[in-house]
Amino acid sequence: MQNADTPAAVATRLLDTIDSPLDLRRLSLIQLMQLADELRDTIITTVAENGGHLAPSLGVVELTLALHVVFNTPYDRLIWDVGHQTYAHKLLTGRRERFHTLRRFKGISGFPKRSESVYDPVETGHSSTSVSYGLGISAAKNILNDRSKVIAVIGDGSMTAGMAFEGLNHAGDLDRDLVVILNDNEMSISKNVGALSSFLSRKLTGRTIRRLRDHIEDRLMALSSVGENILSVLRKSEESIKGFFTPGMLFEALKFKYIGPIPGHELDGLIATLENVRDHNHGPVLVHVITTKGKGYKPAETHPDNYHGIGPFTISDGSPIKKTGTPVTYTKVFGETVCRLARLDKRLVTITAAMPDGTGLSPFATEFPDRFFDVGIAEQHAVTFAAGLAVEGLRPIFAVYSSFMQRALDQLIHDVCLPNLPVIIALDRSGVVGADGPTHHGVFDLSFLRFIPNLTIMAPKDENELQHMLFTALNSEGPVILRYPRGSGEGVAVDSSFTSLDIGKAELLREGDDVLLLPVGNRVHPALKAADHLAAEGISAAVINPRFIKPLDDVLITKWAAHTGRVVTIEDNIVHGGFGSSVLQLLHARTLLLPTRLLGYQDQFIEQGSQTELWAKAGIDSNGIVRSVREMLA
Ligand SMILES: Cc1ncc(C[n+]2csc(CCOP(=O)(O)OP(=O)(O)O)c2C)c(N)n1
Ligand SMILES: CC(=O)[C@@H](O)[C@H](O)COP(=O)(O)O
Ligand SMILES: [Mg+2]
Repeated sequence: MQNADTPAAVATRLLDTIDSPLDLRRLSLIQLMQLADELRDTIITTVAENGGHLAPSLGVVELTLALHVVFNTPYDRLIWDVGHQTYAHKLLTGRRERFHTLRRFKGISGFPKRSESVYDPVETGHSSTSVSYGLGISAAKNILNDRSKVIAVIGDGSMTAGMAFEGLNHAGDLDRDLVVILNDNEMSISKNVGALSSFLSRKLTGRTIRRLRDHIEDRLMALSSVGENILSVLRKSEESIKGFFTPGMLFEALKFKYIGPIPGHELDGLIATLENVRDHNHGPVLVHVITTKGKGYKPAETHPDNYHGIGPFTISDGSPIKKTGTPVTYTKVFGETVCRLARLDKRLVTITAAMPDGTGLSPFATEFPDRFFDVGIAEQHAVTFAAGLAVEGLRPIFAVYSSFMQRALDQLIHDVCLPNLPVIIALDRSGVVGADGPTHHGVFDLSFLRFIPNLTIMAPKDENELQHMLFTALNSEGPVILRYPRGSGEGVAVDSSFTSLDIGKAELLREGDDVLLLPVGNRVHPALKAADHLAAEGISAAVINPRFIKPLDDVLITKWAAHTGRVVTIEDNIVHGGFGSSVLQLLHARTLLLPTRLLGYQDQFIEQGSQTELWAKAGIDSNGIVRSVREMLA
């Protein structure tokens, strides 16, 4: 006889009967509501174990169900902006059984992935691409005479990026069928910022309203009695002016039909609205859906910012399960250092592109609100905005993840480096980042930055060197990149006073005769450990911390390369065009044609997994370095 608690009895979940969205389309409203609860339970349980983007995914459970019920996915193309809110989508599209492997090494991705499912037509991770992707797909369908639909779901945070507006602007012009769902929860990772955000929520400030009123009054005065009648209503209060403006006006000006705002957690209303859009719409339409980030899990609803992306946690109270004894992160040391430096130097100002917490700038924002700028998800604008600040003599620091900086390469080249402006880019999350995977690994920056004239590139070996580098950067006259990794530092003491480093001067950490190890940034400590192992085997390795990837210390490096006769470079970056390439160029220029190994990532996108797993796989941890040296000497 079956005990009520056995797995077989528990397996009566509706979710376990859903193999594809086809199964959803035969369920009743009550069953869909039950399914919404089961999806939430599964998402919470899995993220509590593996970590992940909890609040964004909880916020779109009903929307996900409604979209798959109404639209004929995968033929109708469903595109999720950023893709960090796709856990319910994954559970409903054939990935339920592997869902427990979410974000793990060799497991399913935390973002949409074409190789995982036909229900993921595109790959995302970086924001604000959905409208352009969707419009391209729609234009292709038009050419191919394919009448199926295209739906792009974009959050209010992602809507702050220029790229989203480039897509909307083009969509209004092309006039192809495209459904854009604006998932508005008034949150980016932190509270959403910017004029658009206040417009959407109609929280217009008194000043904006007064300006609008003056403008409208001028126009209406030009009309006769009709204008006067409208004017008398508008003059009554600011509230009536607010009522006069709807978020729809903005999108209608871009030639979208606007529908909404509609409640995003009421399945029947969502389904009815989407059916209407599906059956009666032609051309671009924007459906404005209001959702609650973190919906259905109290701690996440109360603090959606803390539960946007979270590590493992205890479900009962939402408290994070922290590893004890881990050293302070590079990010935290950066955040503390900018505050210390800002107290000494009034020119210092900081910028984030919607990531004040992730980049460690929140304490700065609290202490120096007038010297802090959150520009929204607008990395390109952030760089040129920083250039403008520098033109007037300020010292801007733009703190940004390496992978998101990819967006702003031209702005860096053209607006900062060409005029040689003293802008500092604090490049956090350089190297592999772990579970977020290929969309977020910062493994290209050395290669896409190294060639830019006027640019100084530094990488600290530990958190103490990070603060000295930031101090050095602040006092330098040109643009500087300061590159550091995600996660814990080395656990070294952080000096109480700052030291200025000599630009372009490396640090000899260990003398040796058989091989020169040249590790960059976070690879220095593994290289030192490798040198210890090698010494025990009778192999003598010299270790130089280059400190500067650009300019390179050619004197120290060529001296020890010539002395040892063999060189191994190690970087948490792709080897193509990276630090190792610059060393090869240097050795070649000095006609030092020595056996040289470049350790780093090969010419492919790097999978997800813990940093430790990925460093080991690429052979850039201490064991890998030892192996390479042994092979060289064999
Ligand atoms: C180009 C880029 N910059 C920054 C980020 C980091 N990021 C991920 S989600 C997010 C906020 C997105 O807000 P929204 O679109 O409103 O989605 P929500 O999380 O509120 O559902 C940010 C800033 C990113 N993914 N891509
Ligand atoms: C989806 C996204 O881009 C961010 O939420 C990112 O996952 C944050 O990563 P960190 O955990 O490294 O801050
Ligand atoms: Mg949002």
